[in-house]
Amino acid sequence: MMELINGKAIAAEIKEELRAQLISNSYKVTLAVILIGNDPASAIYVKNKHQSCEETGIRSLVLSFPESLTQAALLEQIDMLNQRDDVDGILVQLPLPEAIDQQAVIQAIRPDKDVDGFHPQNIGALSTGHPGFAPCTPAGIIELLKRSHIGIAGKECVVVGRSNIVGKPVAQLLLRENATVTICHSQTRHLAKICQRADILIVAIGKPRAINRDYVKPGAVVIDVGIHRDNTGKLCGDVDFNDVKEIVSAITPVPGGVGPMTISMLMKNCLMAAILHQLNRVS
Ligand SMILES: Nc1nc(=O)c2c([nH]1)NC[C@@H]1CN(c3ccc(C(=O)N[C@@H](CCC(=O)O)C(=O)O)cc3)C=[N+]21
Repeated sequence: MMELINGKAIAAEIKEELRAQLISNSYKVTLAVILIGNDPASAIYVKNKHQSCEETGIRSLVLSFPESLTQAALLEQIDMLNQRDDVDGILVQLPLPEAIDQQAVIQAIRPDKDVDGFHPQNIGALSTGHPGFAPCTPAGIIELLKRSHIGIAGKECVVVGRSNIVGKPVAQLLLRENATVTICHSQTRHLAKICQRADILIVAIGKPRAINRDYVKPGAVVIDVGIHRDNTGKLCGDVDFNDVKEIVSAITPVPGGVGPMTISMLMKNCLMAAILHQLNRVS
């Protein structure tokens, strides 16, 4: 029987655990989110983050700016948040307007407030196994596997996609969990054949329903990171769910799979940031 991995339920459980920790230690946690422009998808994600903060007991500040915000003005805002003692985590919602250099913005965020885990210092820490913030979507995938009792050590894991925010960091985390990891991308030859090796197939390519049963070994676990909205507003992933559902042992749905886990891991990183800041204030 195929197992549907309920990311929404697991994410809710994690938020409940975090809330209990927050209350029992009287932690005060604040996340500042910067949202630029009026991309409808970004607005939904930021709203979901804000709502999760409320559920978890985290104070959330949403700073909204018009598409015309200059890079200099954005860097000034980040600098102000970097210095504010009452702000633990900073998240600049991506994608940014064309005129703004994304890398300059990411590097401007204090690494100990970088709850996205996108700063080069946190990326470096991830690849050497040192303490730091892991990116939320990759961390959510590992947590989803662990809480679904799917072993990772020794497994053949194939990651499709090599982005800085999902493909590369999830490969690092899987490696840390002692998996054998293959990363595929747009230039990979014999993609279907390589994917068929996977005990755990992680798909983050950004193409609706691109992965069908030709890419999946019977009994494999499939994690779908993609999220697309068709013209009727219906959501789908990078995996053709209906085509593969009968042959997989477990699969994440879209919506209700990886997406909610991303947000719960953000909440977890915010709590970690707050604990760090509290420690640094008393010392
Ligand atoms: N600095 C930054 N950090 C991010 O973490 C970040 C970002 N920028 N830019 C965009 C991506 C995307 N992302 C998602 C978060 C939640 C859902 C989510 O809640 N998904 C719901 C459905 C939501 C819907 O209705 O669209 C689900 O899958 O069930 C999806 C995607 C975070 N991102």
